[in-house]
Amino acid sequence: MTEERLLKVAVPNKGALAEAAAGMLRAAGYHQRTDSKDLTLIDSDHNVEFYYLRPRDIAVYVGEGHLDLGITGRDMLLDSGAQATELMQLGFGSSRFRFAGRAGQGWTVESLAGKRIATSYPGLLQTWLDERGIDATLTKLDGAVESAIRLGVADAVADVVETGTTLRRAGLEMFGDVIVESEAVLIRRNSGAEPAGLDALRTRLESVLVAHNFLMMDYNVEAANLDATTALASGVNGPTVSQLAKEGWLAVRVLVPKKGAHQLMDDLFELGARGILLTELRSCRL
Ligand SMILES: Nc1ncnc2c1ncn2[C@@H]1O[C@H](COP(=O)(O)OP(=O)(O)OP(=O)(O)O)[C@@H](O)[C@H]1O
Ligand SMILES: O=P(O)(O)OC[C@H]1O[C@H](OP(=O)(O)OP(=O)(O)O)[C@H](O)[C@@H]1O
Ligand SMILES: [Mg+2]
Repeated sequence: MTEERLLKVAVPNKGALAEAAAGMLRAAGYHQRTDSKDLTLIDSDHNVEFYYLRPRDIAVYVGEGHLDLGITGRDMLLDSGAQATELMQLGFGSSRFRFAGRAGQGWTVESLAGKRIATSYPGLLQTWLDERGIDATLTKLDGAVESAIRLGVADAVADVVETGTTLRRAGLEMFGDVIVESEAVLIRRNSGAEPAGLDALRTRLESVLVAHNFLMMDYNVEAANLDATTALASGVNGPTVSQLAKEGWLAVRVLVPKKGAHQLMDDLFELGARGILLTELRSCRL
């Protein structure tokens, strides 16, 4: 019997993406490490080997073909210049890569010409500046970039912003358009055959996203009001409608988007629906 090849998948080992990435894989039914010092884990039930690596390095391993797939941030993929491409957005780790300078100084992108910009993403930033013909000096820092201006090594910074708290605490304000809208993405190498097992993994991850974004809704309604209520929410393949013991009443089950679900409950109640219940989904295949 020939041994089946393992699909090699890189997962962030620490930082902003690590917990959510492992959580998503777990929710998709894959085994994940339980000890944060483990560097790899073989899920023999699914023929997948997970490698726990720095998110910044993941695009490099995947781009060079040493690993089949990886989870990293779009900003890190772009910064690496690796020969890797996005397969799907994973719905977590969203951030914006932006310029910031001392508050109240009226910074503009044009005024960056001839200035020093500190960043942990020099590859991404240099490409962006080159495309716009802006000549600035980049200072590469590993992290805590927001301190670079106060400490005198830069005039402006380009860094990851989520809530903006870190920037504000450093007395900085954002300027210019968003350089990159980032989030966690699944990546593979640009060239070469599609790795065996990719489709199964992608389907499972998509199922986790659907389960996260939808809710199961149940309610009871008089038969006369059924068309009006199901016109508001008709589910994926049409509503499941069954008879209630109470004469003239029906039970309805539909999948509904999480967003707007409470407004929908109010609207259905107005139309005569009663006993409206929302239930979380654990997983699904649509
Ligand atoms: N506060 C945050 N909120 C959301 N996403 C973030 C945040 N900080 C970083 N990210 C995103 O997570 C990804 C990995 O960044 P992370 O900060 O984990 O790596 P790092 O800066 O190399 O490591 P560390 O900060 O642990 O030294 C990037 O895509 C980045 O945009
Ligand atoms: O807008 P906020 O919600 O404040 O989040 C943004 C901060 O989070 C990240 O820092 P991290 O903890 O990864 O440290 P680092 O700068 O050393 O990478 C990022 O580099 C920003 O500094
Ligand atoms: Mg960081």
